[in-house]
Amino acid sequence: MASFTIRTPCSSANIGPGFDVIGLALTLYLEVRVTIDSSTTSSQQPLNCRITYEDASGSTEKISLDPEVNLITRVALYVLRCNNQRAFPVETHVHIRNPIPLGRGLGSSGTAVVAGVTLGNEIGKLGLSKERLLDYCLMIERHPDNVAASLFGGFVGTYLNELKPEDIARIEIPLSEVLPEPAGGIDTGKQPPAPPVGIGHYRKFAWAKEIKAIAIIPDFVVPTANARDVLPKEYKRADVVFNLQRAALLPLALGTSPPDPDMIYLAMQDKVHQPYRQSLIPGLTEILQSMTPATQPGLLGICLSGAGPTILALATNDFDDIASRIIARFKSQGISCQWKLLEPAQEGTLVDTN
Ligand SMILES: Nc1ncnc2c1ncn2[C@@H]1O[C@H](COP(=O)(O)OP(=O)(O)O)[C@@H](O)[C@H]1O
Ligand SMILES: N[C@@H](CCOP(=O)(O)O)C(=O)O
Repeated sequence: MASFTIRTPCSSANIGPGFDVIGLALTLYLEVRVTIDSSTTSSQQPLNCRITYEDASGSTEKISLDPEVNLITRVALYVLRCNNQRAFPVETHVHIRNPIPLGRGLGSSGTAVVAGVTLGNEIGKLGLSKERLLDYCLMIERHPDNVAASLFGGFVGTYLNELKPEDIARIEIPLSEVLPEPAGGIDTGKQPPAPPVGIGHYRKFAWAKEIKAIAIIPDFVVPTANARDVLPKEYKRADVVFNLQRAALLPLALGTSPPDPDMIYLAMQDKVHQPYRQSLIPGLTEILQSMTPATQPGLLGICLSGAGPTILALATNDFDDIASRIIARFKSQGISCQWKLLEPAQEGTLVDTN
């Protein structure tokens, strides 16, 4: 009986001005426990894979237990099929424990994609590096901020290489936010080609040890794809420059100890995505403007986590007060919330052989 456990941290992307560029892995982990009973020679399970799922987040979404449909296993199958393997080993049991609220802006889909490519790598004994696994992730989730943070850990800046037209034209996996089809596209029995090499890259930034992350998580879902659909296709130059100025400062601001509240508060402002997502998140603008370091002890900066609706508040102390004030604002909109105090998950995705 072989077994291993994959542990992947969630992520908060953008951190204000760093839309589709900056991500922060946080200490809330998806766990995928895998056992393979090599003593048996046949399996009653489709693709030899039995899935059990434990939701520890309070999400109500019903997660598929079909290996071709479940996001984690279908991504694993995509990786296997790109490497000429078509199923899991006989009698594979995949138990998923997920404390990451779904569709709330904590990178649950990116976390699942990262866990999926890691699962495919381990099951297929492929020996692929994390850097190569990032290419597979980016064939599925095209913005690198969430997946790079969950894969490598810490506070990261990311960029995509310009893809050749023939690579962009490849359709074995729809280049969409999340796989809408069974892994590897429709299973034509043919091996899909592996992704182009070196699609995405990252660099880790320093993080000041005093800074903690408060995630205020409203009890409603904003699918990331919907929150991307509301964004404009073109921007005023002044708004682009506004974000560039702040994104350039953000890594230094969050890596400097002791933290400078005024610098961090300014560096976390955005005009590229948050103003447009107000239509999906009642009260967002007022909440983001409701507190400053001058009016809220302990607060450093505040932004939408990923595509929302979660609010990320970075602070050094007074965490309960900060959370309570933001929760009260959502409550005035008729929205209830949970909140969590988290820290950067510096190690990224880990595989423990049990
Ligand atoms: N652990 C998981 N197992 C299966 N599907 C998942 C898992 N995590 C996320 N998903 C899928 O991803 C969707 C959420 O993705 P998305 O809209 O990008 O929100 P976010 O990434 O902000 O949580 C969920 O509705 C679910 O379909
Ligand atoms: N840059 C993306 C980040 C999406 O993060 P998620 O946690 O909401 O999936 C965006 O802002 O669309």
